[in-house]
Amino acid sequence: MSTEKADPGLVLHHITVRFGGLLALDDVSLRAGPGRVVGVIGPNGAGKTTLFNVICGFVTPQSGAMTLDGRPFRARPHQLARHGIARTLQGVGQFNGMTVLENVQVGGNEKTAWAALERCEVAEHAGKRPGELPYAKRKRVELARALASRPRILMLDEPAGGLDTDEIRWLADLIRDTESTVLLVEHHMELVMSVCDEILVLDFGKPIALGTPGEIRTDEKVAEAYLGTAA
Ligand SMILES: Nc1ncnc2c1ncn2[C@@H]1O[C@H](COP(=O)(O)OP(=O)(O)OP(=O)(O)O)[C@@H](O)[C@H]1O
Repeated sequence: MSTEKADPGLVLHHITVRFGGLLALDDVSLRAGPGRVVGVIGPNGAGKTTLFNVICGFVTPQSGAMTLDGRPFRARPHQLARHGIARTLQGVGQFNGMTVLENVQVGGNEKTAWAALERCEVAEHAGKRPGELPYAKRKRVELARALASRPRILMLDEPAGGLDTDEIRWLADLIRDTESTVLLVEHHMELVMSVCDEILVLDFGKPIALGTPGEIRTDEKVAEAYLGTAA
């Protein structure tokens, strides 16, 4: 059996990241197989964004490695699309000097941009500036930008932030329907529990649990981590 078949998808092997004396990720391993939806949760400061930044090449780990389909993988932020990886940003992060369509085309070509705008039900706003749209629509534009590259791996960084219940339900359907592998960092537990196949829980950089939503819901260490830091 080839390595590719034995080890498909994106795999993180024992990733450790320090910022000075702070251990932001402590021996974190994770597999995101094709078509899976993998959640990464944890209290504030747990290391979720750092994990995304490692995958995207913004942060270089002190130790550990990544593989993509069994081959060594080290991303550079400007090469993500080449590897089939797209990431949405927390907030909306669009260029207001460009139209919605132009913003989404940054992630793909005109054809894939239109398809993504339609998928995200914002095609009617293609000619507007992002700043003219309400926040929820701008979040959809941000998703469309990521989808326009037809990513194998879609990294969603707090996509539910600032959205109401109906928008979150729409988002959940989109995540369930997409053929991409999804990596989801999110504080909205109902969304995470309803869409993820598996969930990694970080606490102060340490992986404290990895399992299905059902397993995570009943894990004592997870409850402790959240209760210990509840606002
Ligand atoms: N560039 C950096 N330099 C120094 N420390 C950093 C840096 N980036 C993150 N940290 C620290 O690393 C830890 C993990 O931060 P990270 O942003 O990954 O957590 P998070 O789980 O995404 O938190 P949140 O839910 O609040 O977004 C925090 O203590 C944070 O202050």
